[in-house]
Amino acid sequence: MERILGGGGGGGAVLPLILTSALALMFYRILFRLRKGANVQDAVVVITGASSGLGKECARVFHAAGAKLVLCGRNEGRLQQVVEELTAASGDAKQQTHTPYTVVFDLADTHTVDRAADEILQCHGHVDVLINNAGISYRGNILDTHISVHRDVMETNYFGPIALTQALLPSMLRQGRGHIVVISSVQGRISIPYRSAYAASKHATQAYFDCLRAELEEHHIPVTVISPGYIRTNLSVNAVTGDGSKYGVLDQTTASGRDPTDVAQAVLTAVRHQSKDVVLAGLLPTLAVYLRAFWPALFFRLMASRARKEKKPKDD
Ligand SMILES: NC(=O)C1=CN([C@@H]2O[C@H](COP(=O)(O)OP(=O)(O)OC[C@H]3O[C@@H](n4cnc5c(N)ncnc54)[C@H](OP(=O)(O)O)[C@@H]3O)[C@@H](O)[C@H]2O)C=CC1
Ligand SMILES: CCCCCCCCCCCCCCCC(=O)OCC(=O)COP(=O)(O)O
Repeated sequence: MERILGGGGGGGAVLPLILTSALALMFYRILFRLRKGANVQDAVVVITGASSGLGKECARVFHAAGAKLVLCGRNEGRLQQVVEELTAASGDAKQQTHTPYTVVFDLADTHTVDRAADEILQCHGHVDVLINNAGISYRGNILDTHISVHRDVMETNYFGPIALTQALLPSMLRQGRGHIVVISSVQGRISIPYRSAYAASKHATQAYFDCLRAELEEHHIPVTVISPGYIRTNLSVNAVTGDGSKYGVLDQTTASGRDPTDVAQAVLTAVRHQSKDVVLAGLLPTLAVYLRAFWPALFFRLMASRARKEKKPKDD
């Protein structure tokens, strides 16, 4: 009996060893989280998609922490409104704050990205942290989705961010410091039905920035990939459908998502700690990531059942 359960005379020591290791790991992780981390006071932080949602909240949080911001988006009016809101809130900040710069460009038009990178560098002469946050989602059935929609989503979520990253990297290498951050999604780890274009763009993002992390380690430039679950923003409203039209609906999953301010705080913590890879999601999506890795057959079965149950607009 003892042989079967414990696999030999030393079997009785295995459980206490596992428990002690688990406790030690938990203790280490708590200590790791409690570390204060690097200061972002006066650091030059570039945020794409800063006009709304998570990007706007990151702008608030990093501004209050004393960062010198360069806010990017496609619409100058919306970006200026963010600058005004931040300037008005400056009096409440505990740190010395700085008036943000704005740079307007469309990430989906990769030809303009080099010019935008030059403009970004002119603001303060260098960049300390690049936060690739801008993105667009998608709702649709693959059979009814134009290939041009897949391309457009890839341009905004993948080619634009990697073009901007590659345009800013040489200056980071010259100054011998920098930090690249990308907001991916849980859907960079798992693919759920009716999100093909979005999930594919986020999987590509995860892969590219994982390669970049390895290649930049010798240059001491950290790369942080953040994979959130649902956040309460306009992401679903701004999503595109299979024919390229706007979806325009605030989904229940988005409306009941995490507060974007909390997620922005977690982004600041990840930047301070130079975390490599952070999943910011609830229990179910986190379990789904593990299920996909360790029991893919069951995960695929669950996704097929989900696809049958949840036929997406505009199929309805
Ligand atoms: N909300 C959620 O549930 C989740 C969101 N995420 C990710 O968070 C990031 C931020 O999205 P979120 O705040 O939720 O959504 P929003 O739609 O609120 O914000 C998207 C931002 O991206 C900008 N943007 C969109 N397309 C382009 C483009 N072609 N060029 C430049 N900027 C562009 C928009 O700026 P403008 O239109 O003014 O140009 C806007 O500021 C995205 O990468 C998203 O995938 C990840 C997981 C969950
Ligand atoms: C051992 C038990 C495991 C149980 C696993 C059950 C599997 C349940 C599936 C859960 C799927 C979660 C999907 C989460 C998706 C998500 O959070 O996406 C974040 C986004 O990027 C949102 O974008 P969207 O445009 O889709 O709103």
